[in-house]
Amino acid sequence: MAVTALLVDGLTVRFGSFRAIDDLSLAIDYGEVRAVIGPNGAGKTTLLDVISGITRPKEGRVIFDATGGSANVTFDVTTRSESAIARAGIRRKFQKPSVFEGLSVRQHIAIGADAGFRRRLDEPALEDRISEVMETVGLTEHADRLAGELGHGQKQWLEIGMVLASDPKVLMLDEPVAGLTDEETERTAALVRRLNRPDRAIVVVEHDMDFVERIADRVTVLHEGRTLFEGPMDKVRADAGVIEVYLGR
Ligand SMILES: Nc1ncnc2c1ncn2[C@@H]1O[C@H](COP(=O)(O)OP(=O)(O)OP(=O)(O)O)[C@@H](O)[C@H]1O
Repeated sequence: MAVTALLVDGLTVRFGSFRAIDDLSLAIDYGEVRAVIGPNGAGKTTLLDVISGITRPKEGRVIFDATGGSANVTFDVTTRSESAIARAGIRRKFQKPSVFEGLSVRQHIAIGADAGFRRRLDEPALEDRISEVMETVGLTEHADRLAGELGHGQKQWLEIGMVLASDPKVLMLDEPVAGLTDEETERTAALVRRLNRPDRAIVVVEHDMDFVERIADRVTVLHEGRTLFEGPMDKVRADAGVIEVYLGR
């Protein structure tokens, strides 16, 4: 049986009288890559903002199983601070790359590892961790280059590496292939699949449907703050409602 990592339960977020999220419920399991798609303004980023503690809902809960399924310890992230949520292992890569231009690739990954771990790693373990992450995101040969010299795709992978260095249980990626070339998009898809593990849930917000098809085990289609459809990508593509509000446009 799949273990639920995040249980979104009756969530409503209001901005004034407008409901950006409207009584939304969904469950994301450990071991899956879940894509969240939908038209502009559907509430995708707002959902990630609630899960990361940036936005407080008007109603509802987001229950996080912090143990990766190994024991039954849960809490409601909507009652915790942004930093407590991050420390518990829910991590996010924001849409816009925001690297430190004057620091090297290795220094970035070290910051991610240092900021991430609940217990500090000793020096050899930290070095191993940094090397492993650079290898995973394909930046080993650029270890000593400054981030400011990297291409757009490499900056995206560097940021994914920073998040990965903290060994997240829930990894959220907001539009990871926006502005990337086809080849970079292809590499990012392979990377996301490599990051998938039984004790990790990956949540990706993205508009590139071919990319979504390559990475997602399941897709949640949001529309006006509610779930319009949920299922594998071939079913999403064939759904008349989804075609009408999103894919057909
Ligand atoms: N801080 C805010 N104040 C007022 N309205 C907001 C705020 N944040 C988001 N909204 C509104 O809530 C709705 C949902 O926005 P959200 O950014 O979650 O959509 P999205 O699905 O991520 O869209 P996109 O694909 O364009 O990124 C939009 O209509 C947006 O204008």
